[in-house]
Amino acid sequence: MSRAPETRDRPRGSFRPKAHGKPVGLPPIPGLAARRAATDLIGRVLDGGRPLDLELDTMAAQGAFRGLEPRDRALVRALVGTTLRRLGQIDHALSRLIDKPLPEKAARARAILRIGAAQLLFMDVPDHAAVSLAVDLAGEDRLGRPWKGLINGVLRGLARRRDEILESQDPERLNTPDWLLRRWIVNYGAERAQAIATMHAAEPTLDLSVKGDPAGWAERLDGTVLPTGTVRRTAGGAVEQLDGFEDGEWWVQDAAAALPARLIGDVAGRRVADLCAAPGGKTAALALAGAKVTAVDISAERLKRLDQNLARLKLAGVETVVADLTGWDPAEPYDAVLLDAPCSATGTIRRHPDVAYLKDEADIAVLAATQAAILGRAADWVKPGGVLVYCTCSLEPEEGEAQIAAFLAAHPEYRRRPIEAQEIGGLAECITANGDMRTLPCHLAAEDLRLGGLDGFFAARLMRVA
Ligand SMILES: C[S@@+](CC[C@H](N)C(=O)[O-])C[C@H]1O[C@@H](n2cnc3c(N)ncnc32)[C@H](O)[C@@H]1O
Repeated sequence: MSRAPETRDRPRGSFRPKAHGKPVGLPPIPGLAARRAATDLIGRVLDGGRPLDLELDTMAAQGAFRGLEPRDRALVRALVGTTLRRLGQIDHALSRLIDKPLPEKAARARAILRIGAAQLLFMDVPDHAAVSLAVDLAGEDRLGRPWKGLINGVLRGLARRRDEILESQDPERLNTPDWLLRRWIVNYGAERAQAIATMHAAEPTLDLSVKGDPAGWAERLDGTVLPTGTVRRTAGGAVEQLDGFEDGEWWVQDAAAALPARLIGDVAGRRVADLCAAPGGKTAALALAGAKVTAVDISAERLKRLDQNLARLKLAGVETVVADLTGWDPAEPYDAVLLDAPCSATGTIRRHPDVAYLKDEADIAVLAATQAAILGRAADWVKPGGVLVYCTCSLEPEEGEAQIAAFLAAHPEYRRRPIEAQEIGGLAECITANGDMRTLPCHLAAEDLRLGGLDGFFAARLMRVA
């Protein structure tokens, strides 16, 4: 079992005297603040049902990370990421050591146990540090204090029985909610479903769309150039500190997410509507290729991020519109429309492991209805002879293949223009029999798990013929 790197350890035998669970007049315990932040985040995501990215932004805005060194912030992300990626295994392991399920009121203790178990099972943290930091954390407040003894006993037991427990586990099955695994088996077969789940356990790569000179940037950033032109590095370090970030030479975008915008073809000087545009990964590609882009999104906040991203990239010629696309209409039709519709995002679980726990099967029908509504309206916004590209970062056919089948049946003025493998870096395995693009997290496999894979995306290219 591979163990991800971790940063710091706690000096032995220090900081005992406490009043009301808090150290008195002593320096903070190294590593404790990172565990506290990670435990807070896990509680907010898994008990509060809040998206991790949103909570990270909120906590940063509230100053929760103030005083944390960059490497401790990276540790927070690693703790939370590992806990979410391996949640099924962690909960299974904990259940082997706890006689009966913890009550509702033990939510804080459960979060502490999960963060502690992630370190013991999957991270390169000395056992004694993982256990004592968890116990210290529990002692900090009235919610955790009653469970200190249990946390200590359970985590010590886990450290002792780690190998036996890990050997008994089926990671792919445990770490994938049943409804998702069942769907992927139906839609992609058991072997592929297993391969998708395997990819979800690995830390995702850092993928960059570069403005130019991919080989040069790959060399400067110690990465590799994928067949699609994306520069890929194994994650690590703060993105803002990497060469070229401040100068706006590249933006972060998964290799699969970089593909739909290019399916429109030559956009130089053409009017293109980028629908559901924020935070602007695809807008940037269109603007870079010389399009006159109208970027529409329902979220003013996210469009602000799009503006900031474009400013950093020094890309101009983009008009932004805050609007709900189920009610908006443009003044005149466009040469091309790209619709990156809101979806379940089950194709991005590798990057956003919280998605597996925040979404459920009922969401898919609701989202599919919104996608159909926006796609149906967008049909009128393309000039005859123009192109409409529809995409989602979902693995669920209701949000991809089935949308296009229904759309083409209802819109005789459109025809599919099949996508060719050479348009997407020669990835023939990602072209469906109908000529759509279907990427899976297990595609683009590399010997080193940490360098392979890409987000699950669906894209179809339609031509307005009348
Ligand atoms: C998948 S994200 C878009 C990512 C973006 N295209 C990119 O490449 O960076 C989906 C976006 O749809 C927006 N959205 C959701 N419902 C919408 C609606 N009814 N009208 C307009 N935008 C909507 C969300 O605010 C979100 O920014």
